Amino acid sequence: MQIVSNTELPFEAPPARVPASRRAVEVRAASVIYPAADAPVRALQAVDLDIEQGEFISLIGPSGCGKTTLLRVIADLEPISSGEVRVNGVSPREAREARAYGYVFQAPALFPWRTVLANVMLPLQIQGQDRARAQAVAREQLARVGLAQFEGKYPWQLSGGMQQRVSIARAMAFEPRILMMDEPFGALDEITRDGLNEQLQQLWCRERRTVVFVTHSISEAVYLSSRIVVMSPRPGRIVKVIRSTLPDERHLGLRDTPEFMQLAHQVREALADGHH
Ligand SMILES: Nc1ncnc2c1ncn2[C@@H]1O[C@H](COP(=O)(O)OP(=O)(O)OP(=O)(O)O)[C@@H](O)[C@H]1O
Repeated sequence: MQIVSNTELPFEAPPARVPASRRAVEVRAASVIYPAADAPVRALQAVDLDIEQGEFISLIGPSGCGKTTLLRVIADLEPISSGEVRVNGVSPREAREARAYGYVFQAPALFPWRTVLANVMLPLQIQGQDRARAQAVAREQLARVGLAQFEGKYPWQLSGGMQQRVSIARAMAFEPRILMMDEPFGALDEITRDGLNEQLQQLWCRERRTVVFVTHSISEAVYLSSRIVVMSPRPGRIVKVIRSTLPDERHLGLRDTPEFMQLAHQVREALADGHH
């Protein structure tokens, strides 16, 4: 993602203290039990989590611990079995209907028969925006992820990293205050992933949207996050929340600093504790 400055977007630092109702996300004693033919699967157990506006939160934990489930619960893609979830002070459904968030899936999930531009336009058109307006917004979003030159291409003509940037542009089309990302760079090679991490970090720094990001990578979590939420193996519980001590503006070289390594060590220890 080449970062293009956008003067129309106000640079909003998160307020020091946000009233409870203005929290981006509030999760209270949330449990999710999936029905299954043999024994029900308890995916989340009594999870409590508050996310303030403008935070970058990573959810990290072993495979199957419920990271995706927690993200889906916040996004109204999965019902909770018990507990309560609020997004921007309203129910997840109301937040979804108000287009409060954009969602980026593990795989880009683009329509192969639509051009890049038409893929980004689609949710806007479904919402009823007229073609010219949808096209203008889609073009702007593509420019922000550095893909202005590729709007006429089809997804299969792009690399995996470029396809994921199209997905990010599509998720941003409604200018959501919250961006939810489910391991968006997990399938990419390390160099591409580093580049996208750096650009996502810059995007967050510039626009201060709230981001909830699922990852398996300790280094990715530490590099990107303002807080790292470490989860235990199933049933998913929160083992520890680690607040970053790194500056908001980060470059990849930070990963070689003692401060970064110390944070990575804390995350690794918390993951290990979760197994006990
Ligand atoms: N629809 C479903 N029905 C039954 N079980 C499910 C369903 N979706 C998820 N699960 C189970 O719930 C648990 C949590 O799954 P989830 O996908 O949230 O974990 P995760 O931490 O995101 O895993 P990964 O890191 O491998 O993507 C897993 O054991 C999974 O098999």
